[in-house]
Amino acid sequence: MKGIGINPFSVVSAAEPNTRKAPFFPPFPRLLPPNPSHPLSPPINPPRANPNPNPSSEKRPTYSTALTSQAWAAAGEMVGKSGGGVAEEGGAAAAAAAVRRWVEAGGGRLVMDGGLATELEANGADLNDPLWSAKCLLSSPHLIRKVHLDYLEAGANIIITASYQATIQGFESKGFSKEQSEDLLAKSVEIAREAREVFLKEHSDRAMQHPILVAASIGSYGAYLADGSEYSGDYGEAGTLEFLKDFHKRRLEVLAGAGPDLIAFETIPNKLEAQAYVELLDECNISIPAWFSFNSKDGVHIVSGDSLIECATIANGCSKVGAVGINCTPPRFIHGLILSIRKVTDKPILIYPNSGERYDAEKKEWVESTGVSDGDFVSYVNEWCKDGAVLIGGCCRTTPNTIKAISRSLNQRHSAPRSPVA
Ligand code: MET
Ligand SMILES: [Zn+2]
Repeated sequence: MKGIGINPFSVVSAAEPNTRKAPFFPPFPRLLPPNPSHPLSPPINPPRANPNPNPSSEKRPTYSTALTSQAWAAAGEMVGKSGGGVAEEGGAAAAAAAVRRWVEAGGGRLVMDGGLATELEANGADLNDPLWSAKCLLSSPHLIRKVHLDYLEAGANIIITASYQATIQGFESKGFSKEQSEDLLAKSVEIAREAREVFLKEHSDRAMQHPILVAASIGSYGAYLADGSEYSGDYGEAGTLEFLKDFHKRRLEVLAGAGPDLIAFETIPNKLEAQAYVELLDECNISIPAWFSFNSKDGVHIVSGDSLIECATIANGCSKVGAVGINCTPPRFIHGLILSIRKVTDKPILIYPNSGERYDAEKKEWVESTGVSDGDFVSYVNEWCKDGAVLIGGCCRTTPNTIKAISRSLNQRHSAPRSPVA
């Protein structure tokens, strides 16, 4: 649940400098040529953010990089050793094998981050804009970095980029060129990778113990429309497979080329968009594991009314999909939803519910006290683990405190004997 509203909890001006303790933020390369006529345009002329479109040849001296190659090498071996139909089986398991390797390296579970946009708002950002959190790519990248770091400090193994509502079409409608828009997409990944580097420098002890992964967010076409249709899945006449593929294609290519470890297809509201993503992953030859995450309003279907089982089956059929799950859905629905997903896939399951609070679309604000406390949220975690979820975090209106509590709870589970990773 989310909206583009005024956050009653905003206490700090987004323009204020970051006051976080002792972080060193390397100055972010300036990406855009000056466009004084545009109020959001950052200054000056930079080199392109992503000169190397092939992430595998990048030098990324972090543990997660090594693990990325290892995980995919292992997956590749599986494909290479098999032949004929078996090769297809190996291929079908490739991305899931990569995610399992990461999960194993994390001790059997991985902690995901919490809400990014709502936490940016809590840090003073005004996201009342069709770009939502992606507006901060233009106006306050330091806040994005801060929130990524806050989640890493809280124990997250996976941080999700600020590209959920960042699209070439959305930037173009603000007056940016195609190239500038692509740079802004790549910038979302750069910021998350910088945050990871800063974190690993400050916590060299953690670097070799846990994978720290950057997932490039891709929100739905409905999120771009910013008209609530990501919660109805009703795209009217635009709801054709070819239209949706065309809408997402270049965005996917640019984000994948910016060097994330994962592609996060989040808050997928209907079956058609899931199908479009599957076809694009194959046609664009994406070699980075993706996850598919759906949202639900009733604990049975995804928000469009499409069957979760059908949607998870579509995700299961794609070799590039490494994990399947649910996000931005109230915690009380999650148990049943995991059981449905489990019926049709053995891929790792990820869960990052929202706080359960209600969003009042008319007033454009969250209705306080309609959600669960961090403690209540965490009381579900054991159940979700038993149900088979191995990647767990939070979505809108969850905070670094929620993630700290999840991390603590999962670590307690780690110290007790656990059943092997699914
Ligand atoms: N990763 C996105 C965020 O936390 C997901 C939004 S769901 C509407 O901002
Ligand atoms: Zn959300």
